[in-house]
Amino acid sequence: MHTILKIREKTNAYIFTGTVLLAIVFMFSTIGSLVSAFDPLLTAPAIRLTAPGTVHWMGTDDVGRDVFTRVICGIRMSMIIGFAVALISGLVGTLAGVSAAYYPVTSKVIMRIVDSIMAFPTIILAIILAGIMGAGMRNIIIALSISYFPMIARVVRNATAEVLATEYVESAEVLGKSNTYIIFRYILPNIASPLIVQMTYTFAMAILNESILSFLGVGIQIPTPSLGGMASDGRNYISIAPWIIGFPGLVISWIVLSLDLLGDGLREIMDPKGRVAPTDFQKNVAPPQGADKTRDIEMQDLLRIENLTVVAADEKHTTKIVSEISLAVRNGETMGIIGESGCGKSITAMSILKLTEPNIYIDKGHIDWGNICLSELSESSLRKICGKEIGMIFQEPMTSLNPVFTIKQQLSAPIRLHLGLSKTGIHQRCIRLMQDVGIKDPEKTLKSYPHELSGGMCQRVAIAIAISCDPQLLIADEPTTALDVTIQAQILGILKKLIHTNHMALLIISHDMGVIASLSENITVMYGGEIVEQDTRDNIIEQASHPYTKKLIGAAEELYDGTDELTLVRGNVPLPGDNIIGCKFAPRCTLSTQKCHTEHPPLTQKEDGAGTVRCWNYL
Ligand SMILES: Nc1ncnc2c1ncn2[C@@H]1O[C@H](COP(=O)(O)OP(=O)(O)OP(=O)(O)O)[C@@H](O)[C@H]1O
Repeated sequence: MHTILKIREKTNAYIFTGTVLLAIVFMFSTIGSLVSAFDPLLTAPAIRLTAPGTVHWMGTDDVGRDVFTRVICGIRMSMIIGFAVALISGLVGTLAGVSAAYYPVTSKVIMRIVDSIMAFPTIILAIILAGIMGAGMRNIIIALSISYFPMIARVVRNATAEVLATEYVESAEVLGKSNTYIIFRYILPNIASPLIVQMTYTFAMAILNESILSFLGVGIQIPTPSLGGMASDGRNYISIAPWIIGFPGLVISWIVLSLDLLGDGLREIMDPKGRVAPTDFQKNVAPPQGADKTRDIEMQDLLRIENLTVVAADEKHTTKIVSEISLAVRNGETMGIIGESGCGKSITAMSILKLTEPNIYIDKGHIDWGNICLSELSESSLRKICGKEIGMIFQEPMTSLNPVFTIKQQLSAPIRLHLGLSKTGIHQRCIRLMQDVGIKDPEKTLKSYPHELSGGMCQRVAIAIAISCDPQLLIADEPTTALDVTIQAQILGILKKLIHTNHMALLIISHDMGVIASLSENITVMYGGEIVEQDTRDNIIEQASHPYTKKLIGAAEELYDGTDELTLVRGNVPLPGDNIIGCKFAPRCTLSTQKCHTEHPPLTQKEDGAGTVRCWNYL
């Protein structure tokens, strides 16, 4: 089974097991208090140290009190303390963390206080505080809350700082939204996940520490039953009446274990950092069967296209559409393919997942995914990779969504198919994905049909669908072309954020150098169905070698500078069947020589060795 699925199953199992274990303790405590016939405080020296039996199920303690009844009461006491500490430290920690991130002036003061408190080991601080304030439930809650709120404050401060750096908060500020509005509508909902996870751990730790404090005599005072206090009482009788310390100890371990499991599961599912982890695993994922292991492939390369030639066939002719295309995209890397309309960008991208029309097929070369040769894979094997390991978004958001299904139906489909989550799991994931692509009202949008949404919203949904199964590679074919300029910027922002947070590789196709340059680390320039230049983004932007690349950059610069008259490249991209002997760009190139018109230039390594270029003038 795929490693990612195993991790998800493990996560769900953690949450399920933790919840079930916790529910058992609750039931035990509730039913126990109904069936127990004894007073937890009533001493009966005559029956002291009675072993567990049919009357006293967990025996009696050193003064003859029923251990079962006291354990039941102790559970309630521990739960109240744990819950109160989690709640108070959660509230104070959130207030401190948000203030520290939001208001730089207060940040220093708050973080100094937090750092000073955190300099003490938590339990030592709790013991000191409980010792100063005196024993009792209220003081234990205060002491533990003071000890635990700094941890929450730190988590909240970092999470808030991350949210503050996002573009949607920036745009809210530009729109004049008040700080209070931004905190309640933008920050708190976005930091809820790490906050809840941290509070679950605090709950568990508070129960454990209450037991330690009571055990040390600075916690709940005799004769009030508490799990730690009972364990403390029992330590003197461990050899003759082990049940006095054994049963409360067992219950403490049970509660802490269940909260720990719950916290672990929640962290994996909710913590944004946790979302990165699967991709790290994906990097090492074993390739599915059917792989061609004999081919010499750098394992780092996720996608490798080598000498790809794609042809279109009709009854009489076979025409080359793209020829000798080679490119590689590594884990977490971004590659942009640029060229005018008709250069063969889409055919190259569509060929990866065999999404081209039936008359178009790969004639030569191969496309490798890890060490799987995609071009030789059967349709059914390819579908298993499609959507799960490789996601794709298209130019027309409206047409890429099915008009007869709600957004939720369309978003759930790949999650159900590839990840096999439960109904609740699918819903939670849908909500999270909607939030990831900046949709503010996920519940409402999930119930909508595509025609009820704007083009920009549809494209966000299309991105959410494409990334729904945490693909390692996202192919985006002109994702912003059909959108207006402001929406284009938002979509590019979302893609940028997703690549970063999900550690996803991107193969983006566009005719706009601005789009390509803003997202890609490496750029492939295509013209007339072939690569004319390939290099890093910086080399291309700063020192392009091919005249066509220079023209594309020049056009983009003029466009962004707002120049009225663009320096157009005169002429048209050659059609696939056109019989051009020399360089395909020569008819439009101001630098062309006789040789450019008569001899086809090869793709040559550049002098610095980083990139390649197809131009006689360069040689
Ligand atoms: N089914 C087909 N049969 C024959 N030729 C086709 C077919 N589909 C596309 N072509 C041709 O292949 C060439 C490359 O098309 P492709 O769609 O890859 O270009 P592109 O660079 O992506 O441009 P665009 O921005 O228009 O999508 C074009 O000249 C196009 O006319």
